[in-house]
Amino acid sequence: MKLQLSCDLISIDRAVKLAEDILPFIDIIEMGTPFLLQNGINAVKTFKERFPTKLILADMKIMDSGYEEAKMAFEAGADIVTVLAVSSPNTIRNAIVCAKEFGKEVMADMIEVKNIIERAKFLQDLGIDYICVHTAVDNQKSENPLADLYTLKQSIENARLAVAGGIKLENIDAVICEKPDIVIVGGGLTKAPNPREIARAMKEKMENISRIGKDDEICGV
Ligand SMILES: O=C([C@H](O)CO)[C@H](O)[C@H](O)COP(=O)(O)O
Repeated sequence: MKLQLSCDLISIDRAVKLAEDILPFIDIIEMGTPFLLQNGINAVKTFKERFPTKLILADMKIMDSGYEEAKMAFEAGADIVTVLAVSSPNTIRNAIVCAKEFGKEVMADMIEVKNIIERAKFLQDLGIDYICVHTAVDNQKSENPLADLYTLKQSIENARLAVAGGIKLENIDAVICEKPDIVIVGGGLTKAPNPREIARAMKEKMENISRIGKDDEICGV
């Protein structure tokens, strides 16, 4: 189970310092959508050069021009690019074609997808690498991604599963008990007063669950 730091509403300097601070506990560094809008695609290059051993994800949330936009991210050094799962099949297919040419990967963001089982099957048939269940920032006061995570955990066969949306140390137990492949944390780390301790505790929990299994007391089974 991988821990992904998502850098969204944070300056480049703070994001670099934060990533350095919590580096042993994270596996993937995400350049979030607002971060890319603020800093441009070259931010990906900056992070890949500074953290060559980590996977870099560019949260482009591609919705059109699948090939061209994915290419921008891969040329800048991204290992994974995101496409919106609600996009047209051609857009998703073109992003995947581009990723294959670069030897890189595509994550589909399920934000606002209504029939997640049907869409997930379709995405897997297209050859998607990751499917991410995601509660939008704007909906996090009343929603969370747990039910979708549970549903897709039972049905996904040919893609890895990621989860995002308001995950913090206080609510991470229920998330990791479903054993997703990637847990994405933004504000839970970027806004924490003690991110190193939080990241360490998150990673410890994730490693315990991976080792012990769901019948651990954390999962209340
Ligand atoms: O993808 C994200 C969101 O759409 C803003 O771009 C965030 O990176 C993702 O939701 C994780 O952030 P938190 O919800 O703050 O954990």
